Amino acid sequence: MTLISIESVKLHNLVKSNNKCKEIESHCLVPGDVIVLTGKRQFLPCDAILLSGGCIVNESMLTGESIPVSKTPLPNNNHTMTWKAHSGEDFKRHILFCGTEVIQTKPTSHGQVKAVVLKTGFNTAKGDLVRSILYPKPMNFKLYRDAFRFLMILAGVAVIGTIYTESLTEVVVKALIIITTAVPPALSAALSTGIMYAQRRLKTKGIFCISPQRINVCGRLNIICFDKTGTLTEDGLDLCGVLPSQGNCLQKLHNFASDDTLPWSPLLGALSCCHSLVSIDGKLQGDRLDLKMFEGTQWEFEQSSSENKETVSSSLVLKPGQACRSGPAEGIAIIHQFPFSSSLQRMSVITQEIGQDNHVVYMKGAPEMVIQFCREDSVPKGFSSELQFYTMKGFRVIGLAYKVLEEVKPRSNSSFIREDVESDLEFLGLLILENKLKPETKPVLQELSAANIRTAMITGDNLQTAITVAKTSGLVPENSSMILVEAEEPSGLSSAKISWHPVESQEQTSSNTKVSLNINIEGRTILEEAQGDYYFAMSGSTYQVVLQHFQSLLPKLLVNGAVFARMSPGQKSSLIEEFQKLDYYVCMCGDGANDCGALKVAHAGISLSEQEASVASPFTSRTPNIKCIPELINLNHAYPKLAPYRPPAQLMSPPLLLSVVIHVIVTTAIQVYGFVVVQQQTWYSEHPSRACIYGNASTSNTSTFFNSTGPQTANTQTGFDLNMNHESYETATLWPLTTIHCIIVAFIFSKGKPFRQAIYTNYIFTAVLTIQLGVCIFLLFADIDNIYKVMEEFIIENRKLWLLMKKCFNYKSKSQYRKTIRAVEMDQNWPPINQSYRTKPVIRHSDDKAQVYSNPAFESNEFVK
Ligand SMILES: Nc1ncnc2c1ncn2[C@@H]1O[C@H](COP(=O)(O)OP(=O)(O)OP(=O)(O)O)[C@@H](O)[C@H]1O
Repeated sequence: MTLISIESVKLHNLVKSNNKCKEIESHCLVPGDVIVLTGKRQFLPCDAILLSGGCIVNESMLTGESIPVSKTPLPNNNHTMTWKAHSGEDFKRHILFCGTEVIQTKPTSHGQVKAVVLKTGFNTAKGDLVRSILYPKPMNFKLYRDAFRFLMILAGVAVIGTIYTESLTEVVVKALIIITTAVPPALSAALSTGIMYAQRRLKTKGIFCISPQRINVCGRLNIICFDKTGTLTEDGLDLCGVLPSQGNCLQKLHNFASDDTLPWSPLLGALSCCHSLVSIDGKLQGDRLDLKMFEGTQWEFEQSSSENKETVSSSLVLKPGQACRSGPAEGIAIIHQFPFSSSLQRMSVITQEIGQDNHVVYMKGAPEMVIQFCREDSVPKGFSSELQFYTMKGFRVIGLAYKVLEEVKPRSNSSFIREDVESDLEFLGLLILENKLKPETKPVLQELSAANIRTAMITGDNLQTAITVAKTSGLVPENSSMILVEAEEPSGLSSAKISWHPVESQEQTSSNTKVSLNINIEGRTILEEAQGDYYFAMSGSTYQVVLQHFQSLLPKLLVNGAVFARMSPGQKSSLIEEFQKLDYYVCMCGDGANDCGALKVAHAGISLSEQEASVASPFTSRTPNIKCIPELINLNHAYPKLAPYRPPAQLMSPPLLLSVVIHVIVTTAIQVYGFVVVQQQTWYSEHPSRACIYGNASTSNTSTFFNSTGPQTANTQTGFDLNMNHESYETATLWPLTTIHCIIVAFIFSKGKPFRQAIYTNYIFTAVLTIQLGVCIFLLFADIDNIYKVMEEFIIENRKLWLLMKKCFNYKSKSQYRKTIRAVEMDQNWPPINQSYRTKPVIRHSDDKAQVYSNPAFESNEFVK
């Protein structure tokens, strides 16, 4: 069965020759087919590139984020570049992925929403998810490697054991016995059962796992990387206000809550129109930042069907609300979007005032990014200091800009070129949002720190905001010093440069007070390491330069790196890999689409999502905070507190070997003692059968074994016939010793503190072991003649027991013949003696050849030769 056929969705396949639609089954789709997406909600059966119209898609299966995502058509440009190269990092905004749900389509007035099939089956995004479940990435976990080596050693020992055998048959038989004894056959089953139980326990805590082999690694995690927004801080943002830019200066903060509504201006236009919100079932949905920003303006929205041929026919129209002082009465339509992408750190929209011809572009994004697209003269003088002021307080700051598009030639929307549109903008101001810490963040970070587990923040947000959040959350201890690492690409004749600045003195630092070192590409200058408790903070651009030009410094920076800001999704996953190269066991905890790569490459990626499972990460937590992290680390152990060190990851690790060695010494000592002492007994004989008195009691093996274990039984007056195969006092002594020893070992090797609760708290297990020990000792010393007989007949050969149970529980076999027998027994009139029965009269056809033969398996429309 193909993947596609699982989704029994029917789609319209566009027949290119005459532009007519034909309905075909999903599994018939092949790359290159053009499909038409109707307005109904549907799950996509293939990956497809959007050619015309727009789509709103729920991509939570891919990203774990259930925010609707807008998809825009691929621009229809006449150039020779491939579509992927041309769309750059942001190519995904044109792709509709298999398994994601199309919530809404936006046809253009030119025609339907069309997409061309790109990939089908296992090559699609959904196929990728299935493949990652069926064929998970092999985990290079030392435990498995060591376990395999251990089994190989045991097998080697077993093979050596066969040397002592004589005939070929004996070699084969004994080899099998030795191998099955030496190589524990239940080992793999025990490991799988353990993982299964852990997975089930995680599920009860709201953590879902699609990659169970990673569960074992969780106990070893020693660095946890967190995304900031939505993970450490609240998902929802509080709107503080906006700093309008006027006359090349930033004005005082306009507070949405306490001040009047803003008068109509391009700034208000940007706040009300520059977003990717969509109306689903009459409700606005989308990015939380966008929602808060729009709500602050007190504007309203409506879904319109524009007459304008150039616009998407069902675009969002935004109008000033009743509380607003002024604004375009007819409203503004968003006619084109360049949706937000984390790698670009910005988004833009092209709007048109209803009834007017002019088009306006609005842009919003990371302030540092937005000013790169603004005219230099429009960027206010106090920009950097104001930005620093708010980011140092931990606020989330967004830059806004706009321009009026002078000439918009009549052309299709999809042909707006981003580079043309996003240039020479005018800076409008800064939007300030408060992003509070989640209440669970601080205690969990404290718990991790007490357990000596390192933590780091990898965020797409501003560096200064990230540092402030790191300090307030306790990710970086209050009394420690923070060092900002800055690096510059080589330019012209100057080589790449890296410098270190203490963060505290940022505001007052002048260039001569900075602890700055130039390091050339060959890395001749050496970093003077700061002393004491210090942490590094760096931005994505610095990380990139270090990766390319200062590879030798990277490990040193990473071992003390705590804050990584303005990181693109690609840089996030690269950083995780760099940590892994340093032999860290890395956990990544994130919540958004920008964390997907990092979540996948980490040893344990945990996505905070409402979804049960997404392709985004091996673990998904329904609890929307970082409390799931200690639970994941502690999952097998259930000990209330995290231990301050990690359990060994290798079987050959000294602490594990030490306990095995001590165990071997104790076992050897006890067994040697038993072996020697039994030979010194007065009743000892090399051939016990001769030493035993022949009697008239049972001759069972069981009785032989139990009665030959001690002097009292050897001399017993009851006397059992011991002329059997098991005539060895040594075996009879060592066997019960070994049995009792096994039970004790099961108790001792079930390690409790500090990784698990003490084993005695597992009451069922303790009770089972105690009963086993009790039964063993009882059987060893009990001198009850009939017990062995009872054991053999009633327990080992348990037919009588089974019959008794059947009688007690009134169990009746469900076999048909048993049912018939029971029915017959109940039937008083059976057998019907002196009675006779006749069959029903048979209607015979005169011509036997014309008789119709009816085959129930044959359908009349089938052709039979
Ligand atoms: N909807 C949006 N529209 C425009 N710009 C945005 C939007 N959301 C975020 N930004 C800007 O882009 C930057 C990068 O965003 P990104 O989603 O990668 O990371 P983040 O949400 O800031 O942090 P984190 O990685 O911790 O989730 C943000 O810091 C912000 O300045």
